[in-house]
Amino acid sequence: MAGSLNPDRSEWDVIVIGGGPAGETAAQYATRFSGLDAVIVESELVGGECPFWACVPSKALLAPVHLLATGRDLGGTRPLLADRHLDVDGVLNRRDAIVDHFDDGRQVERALGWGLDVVRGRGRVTGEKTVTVDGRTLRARQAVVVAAGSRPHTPEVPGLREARPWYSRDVTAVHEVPRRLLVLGGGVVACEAATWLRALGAVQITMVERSTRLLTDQEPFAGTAVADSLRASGVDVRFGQTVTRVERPTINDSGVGRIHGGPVTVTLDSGATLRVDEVLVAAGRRPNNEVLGPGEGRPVDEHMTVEGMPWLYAVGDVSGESYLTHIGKYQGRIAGEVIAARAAGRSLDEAPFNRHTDLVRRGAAAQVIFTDPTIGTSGLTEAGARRQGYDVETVEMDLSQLDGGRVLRDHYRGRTKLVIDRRTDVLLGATFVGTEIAELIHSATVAICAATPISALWHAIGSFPTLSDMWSHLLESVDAQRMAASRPSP
Ligand SMILES: Cc1cc2nc3c(=O)[nH]c(=O)nc-3n(C[C@H](O)[C@H](O)[C@H](O)COP(=O)(O)OP(=O)(O)OC[C@H]3O[C@@H](n4cnc5c(N)ncnc54)[C@H](O)[C@@H]3O)c2cc1C
Ligand SMILES: NC(=O)c1ccc[n+]([C@@H]2O[C@H](COP(=O)([O-])OP(=O)(O)OC[C@H]3O[C@@H](n4cnc5c(N)ncnc54)[C@H](O)[C@@H]3O)[C@@H](O)[C@H]2O)c1
Repeated sequence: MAGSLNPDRSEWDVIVIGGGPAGETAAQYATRFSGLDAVIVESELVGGECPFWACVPSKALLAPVHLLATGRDLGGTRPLLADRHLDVDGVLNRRDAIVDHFDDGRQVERALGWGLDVVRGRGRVTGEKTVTVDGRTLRARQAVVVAAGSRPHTPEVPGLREARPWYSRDVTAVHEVPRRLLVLGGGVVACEAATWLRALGAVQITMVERSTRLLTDQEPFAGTAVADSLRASGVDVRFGQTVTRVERPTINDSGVGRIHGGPVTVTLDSGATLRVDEVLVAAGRRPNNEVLGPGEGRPVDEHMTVEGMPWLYAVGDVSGESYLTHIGKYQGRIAGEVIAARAAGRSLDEAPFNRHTDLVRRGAAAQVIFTDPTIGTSGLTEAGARRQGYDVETVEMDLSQLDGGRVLRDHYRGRTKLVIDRRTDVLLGATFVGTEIAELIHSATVAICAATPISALWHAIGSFPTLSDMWSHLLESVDAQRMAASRPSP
């Protein structure tokens, strides 16, 4: 039976606070074969950050940028595109269509179609199985799931908040492209946003990252490739620096994606000052875990349950485990399956690939960063694996001479690395850098998740001439390394 929007009732089996990818999925999985009913409490748009303000608009903005970059690097299309620019209105209109002009009708219909109720309002856990939504009390018979997402972090810099800077929502919903932009941070949001804003007409972008490289969670060569590419496109990337003061005398209430006032003067710790039209704060995110009420600050176990509160679950960004849609949905599936099992009085499954345990937190998360070149990562980096105590073997390959890459671009730039556990001879991690590697990273995720031995991967042959052909070359290099290591020294 279809669910209802804002029904006049106050008790369900399951209450989910937050209708983003993680919350929607948890509600769907808790109810789909269990006979339980559930409500999603949502204060903004059902669907959450991802389809309206994050993943989907950012990738919609980047798709034409990548196509243009590839076309400019191919004999035959280069003369057509060399001095041509993007049709900015066309790109922004396409983005607006892809985000359904901020109408969550499709997502609400989908939730109601799954039999879920939807209540619009701001919820918070206020007691055991109790949620307060704008003064109204709702009770859950079985479980409460908090899927309230995260918010951008603002570093404590004098004048920064007062200057009303841009955050990620302003760049994904961009309407006015600033001519001169300072980007605070050099992580994923900063690198992707600088890529599309530069292509859409920002003439001066200065990126200030306090550490010594971009994308610090990834293999160092990934950040180097993106820094080289951003610099080649004219972005001024500065490492080991931060912002110490921000001054903006005139503020406008212009709205999301529009320039928020007059010129901004930014002082760096190097002593340099910059005058820009806008500042983008892309310095990480923090979970909205105040929504957990009495559960705030408690760890979330591998069944997505808040420690010591077996009726309370946290999934997605709010869990603090990762800030990725696909991982949030995976956690939602786990929480939903756990809730259904516990409600039916079944004990949790302990088989190796059971559906009640978050196995990805042990190291198999994948991510694609849609820069040029694109970064695809799965599992652990070498440094991450060593931190976890693994004895690792690594192999790396430059992709510029791979036929699968040479046919895609005249100057294909790419690099790949595998991290292998010496003790078990299985893959722990992979990083692929290059044009069109986004779809390919899943091959590594499957190998890592299934703990496929390297000896078996040797028989998984990629087609020629595609980028998948790199697998055979990488495994040949593993063979060569091992032969060299086993040969007695002269
Ligand atoms: C610019 C940008 C680009 C990104 N690109 C990618 C990408 O390409 N791939 C990827 O995997 N991830 C990407 N991410 C991360 C991704 O958007 C998040 O990991 C994902 O949206 C998290 O899902 P969630 O359900 O946990 O939270 P959200 O999507 O944030 O949803 C939480 C929901 O809870 C609601 N809510 C919050 N508090 C309350 C309350 N008190 N009461 C009721 N409702 C409440 C919010 O309104 C929201 O709708 C990106 C993030 C950003 C900022
Ligand atoms: N394609 C994707 O998967 C995608 C895209 C966008 C965002 N996301 C997710 O969103 C999350 C947030 O992204 P983000 O880029 O905001 O955070 P991030 O954690 O990736 O990067 C933040 C960067 O800001 C730097 N920084 C912090 N404070 C600073 C300061 N005071 N001065 C200078 N530099 C400073 C940090 O050193 C770090 O490099 C990420 O964890 C990511 O998983 C994913």
